[in-house]
Amino acid sequence: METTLTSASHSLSVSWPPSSSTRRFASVSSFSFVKLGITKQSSLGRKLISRQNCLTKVRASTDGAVNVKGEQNDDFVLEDVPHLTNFLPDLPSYPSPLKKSQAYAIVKRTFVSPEDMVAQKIVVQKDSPRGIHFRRAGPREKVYFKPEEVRACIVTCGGLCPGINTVMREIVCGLSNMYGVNGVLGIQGGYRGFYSKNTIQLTSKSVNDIHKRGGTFLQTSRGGHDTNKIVDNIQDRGINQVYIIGGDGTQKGAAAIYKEVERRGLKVAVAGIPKTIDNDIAVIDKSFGFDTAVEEAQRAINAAHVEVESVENGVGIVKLMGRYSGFIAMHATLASRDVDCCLIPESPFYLEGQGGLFEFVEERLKENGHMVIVLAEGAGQEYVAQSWHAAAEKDASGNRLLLDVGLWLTQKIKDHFTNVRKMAINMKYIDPTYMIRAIPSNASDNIYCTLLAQNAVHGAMAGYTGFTVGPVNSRHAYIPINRVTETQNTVKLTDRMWARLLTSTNQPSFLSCEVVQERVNAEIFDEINSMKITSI
Ligand SMILES: Nc1ncnc2c1ncn2[C@@H]1O[C@H](COP(=O)(O)OP(=O)(O)OP(=O)(O)O)[C@@H](O)[C@H]1O
Ligand SMILES: O=P(O)(O)OC[C@H]1O[C@](O)(CO)[C@@H](O)[C@@H]1O
Ligand SMILES: [Mg+2]
Repeated sequence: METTLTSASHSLSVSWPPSSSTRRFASVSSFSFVKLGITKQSSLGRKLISRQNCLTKVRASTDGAVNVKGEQNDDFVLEDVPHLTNFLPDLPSYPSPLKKSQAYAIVKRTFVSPEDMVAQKIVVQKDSPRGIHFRRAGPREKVYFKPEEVRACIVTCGGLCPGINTVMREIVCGLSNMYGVNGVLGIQGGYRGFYSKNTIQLTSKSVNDIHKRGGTFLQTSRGGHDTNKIVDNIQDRGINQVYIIGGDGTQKGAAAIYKEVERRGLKVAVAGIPKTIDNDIAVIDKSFGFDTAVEEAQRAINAAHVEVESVENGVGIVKLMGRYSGFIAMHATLASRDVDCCLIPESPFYLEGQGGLFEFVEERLKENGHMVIVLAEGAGQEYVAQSWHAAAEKDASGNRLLLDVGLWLTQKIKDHFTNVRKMAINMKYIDPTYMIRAIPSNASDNIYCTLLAQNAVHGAMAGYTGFTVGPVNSRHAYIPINRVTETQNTVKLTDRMWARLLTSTNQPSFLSCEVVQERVNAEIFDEINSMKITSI
């Protein structure tokens, strides 16, 4: 029987019942959906849904120890993470040391039930499908590592973000305090550090204070991911738990490491902890350090506001980080109330003519005598490239290098008012880009980092691998790494948040009817696509 395998990014045909190669596909692809025309249930957690012509999920992995018990609803989809026993079926397990933990002695349920799942969609209608679920993060009754056997390492890659050191500290302390694992290896300077640098020993004592510092205690880098060299090194050093802190690029690297580890049949758990100041990692609610960055951005916005309200026709421009997504700019604007206009990569804008930025600036100057613009660094890149005839350049990881849209806009506004409108303006340009990410994390981010780190440790100890940990609708979950790298999180103009910002600043939307229609159509298309996956 011919069926269609569908995922968000690809679709291919397979036959049913699955040949051994189809089964293999199901076990390596951690988020595949299969359209089934028959009823089928196999052993040990590899459950297929029993409904005619339904789209549902082939469970990517058995979890080795636990099985999702009971009948699943027809429209219940679990996107499970791999487990070491998928490719090492004879791996022994041990009772979790947490059973004897004083800290957990009074906890009603120390261990997360194997049946606990976290729903990706929590706003549902009465008859709508239940959609995609992820395995709930947290301690498990059985672990697959003896404490004395664990040889863990931590690596940090990509750009900085407040809280990296807190995550690092809590992995080291969590392994020690919860599981009795002493000493973790620190890989210095990002992925390339695996094969080009010596490791350092991280102990609860040596990392005790590092959460008070910005940056990364281990240093970081872009580029230099060589999967084979990295896994050779993991093997040579006898490392069996790898904690990888980084953004979307880093998580892609982590997925490659996990696949190679599986191919070689190594008992190595690979755990990703998502990190990015841009908040552009898919699936999770928010990335750590984001709130700290938004808070710090307030200082720059305040400074711009103070400056421009103290002069005549003051125009302040504040450039904030956000390569492809405008979350920092959007949230900093919404938080501030001193911002008159926010420009982000997701929302096209134009300068001249009716409804354009120049017209709006003039209006605000006439009304208030001053105005503040917050600009995400990735906004308007195409205009800058055109104006400056700049060639597209990339960093060592292959990310587009941005042109300074802040400088460009400053110049454009100055030129317009001086030469066209013959109006004197007072321009103040503030560029705090690196300042907002080079600081230590605030109190709430510190707590968030602790949860991420402890849950990563619980997951690895329980034998899960190839996962990213993070909150989905406020509950921490283990998410297949590929799921967080297949798309990037961006500000959706079609969601209500951007509309909230527009109504708060009362700025023009700059959107023509055609663009609005195009975005709405794209959104409907995406929704239909996601329904194909989640609905039965
Ligand atoms: N597709 C990929 N496969 C394997 N490794 C990758 C891939 N993309 C990026 N990497 C590696 O991941 C590391 C970090 O990537 P990158 O510089 O893009 O930062 P990031 O993790 O996305 O973080 P951020 O965007 O927050 O700065 C680099 O060492 C890079 O070589
Ligand atoms: O640290 P670098 O290489 O200058 O990169 C800066 C980029 O990193 C980020 O902070 C995270 O990707 C972006 O916001 C910014 O464009
Ligand atoms: Mg990135």
